[in-house]
Amino acid sequence: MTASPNFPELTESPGEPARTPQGPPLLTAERVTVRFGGVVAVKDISLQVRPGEILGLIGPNGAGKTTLFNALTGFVRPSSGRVSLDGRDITPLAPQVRARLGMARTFQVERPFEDLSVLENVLVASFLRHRGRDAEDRAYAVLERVGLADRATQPASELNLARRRRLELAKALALEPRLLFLDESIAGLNPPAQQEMVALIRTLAASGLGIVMVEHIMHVIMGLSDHVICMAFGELLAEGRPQAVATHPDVIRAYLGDDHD
Ligand SMILES: Nc1ncnc2c1ncn2[C@@H]1O[C@H](COP(=O)(O)OP(=O)(O)OP(=O)(O)O)[C@@H](O)[C@H]1O
Repeated sequence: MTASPNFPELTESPGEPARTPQGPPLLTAERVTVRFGGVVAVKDISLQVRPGEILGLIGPNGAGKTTLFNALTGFVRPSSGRVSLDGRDITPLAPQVRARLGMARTFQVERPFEDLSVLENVLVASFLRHRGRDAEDRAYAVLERVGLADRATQPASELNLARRRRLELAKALALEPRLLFLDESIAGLNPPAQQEMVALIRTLAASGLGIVMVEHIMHVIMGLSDHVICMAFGELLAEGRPQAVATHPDVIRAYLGDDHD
């Protein structure tokens, strides 16, 4: 997560107006703090994600987005604070246990099994939920959902970047999550591929998945998110509807520096 945001894009928020998903939260984080030695990478961050809600995490480089993402998904243990799923404390649980409970993530750098086919890659995840023919049918259905069914027999190593990103997403979806964590799924794609991924993410949220995404492309995250959290130096800088966060003076200052006043 190193790209610099193109600030003028911040206030362009094309796409659908933000929705207000209802119902009890799937995911709750309460005052999560992560320290690495003397560095406080995440300080006192609280958030909630409801079914069908897209939460966007933004902030300048080094703000703590990745660390918070890792704390939510179990790849980093918070120094203090609590993460709950459906009201159950999952703070001490390992990522694979969280996956069984319905949390799946993608990785910024895709890691397919290069020598396996596209379908086999998804099957590896699908077998964690189902057996035999059922696992295969479901893996194939996931490939259809992400538009990779016609590539099912192709080795993963032959996919271009946009398709590798879709495969990464398919592997996460094969775990049949209720909460999906997307780590820069769109950065680096060309504009048509970006649009396809945006449409796919909207469809997933509309089907009831809760989504947390870290993304550096501002117009994308602002257009997709229902709720945005902006961090700087590990702390919450602003949160709310995309447009309110994009025009928040502290957010503008964090991206452009104090000289902009
Ligand atoms: N494993 C670690 N050990 C020590 N410090 C770390 C570690 N991981 C992150 N940090 C520090 O924590 C702070 C937050 O980093 P983090 O990668 O979470 O930010 P980020 O917002 O994701 O940044 P970027 O957008 O550049 O990826 C930084 O000061 C970083 O150097």
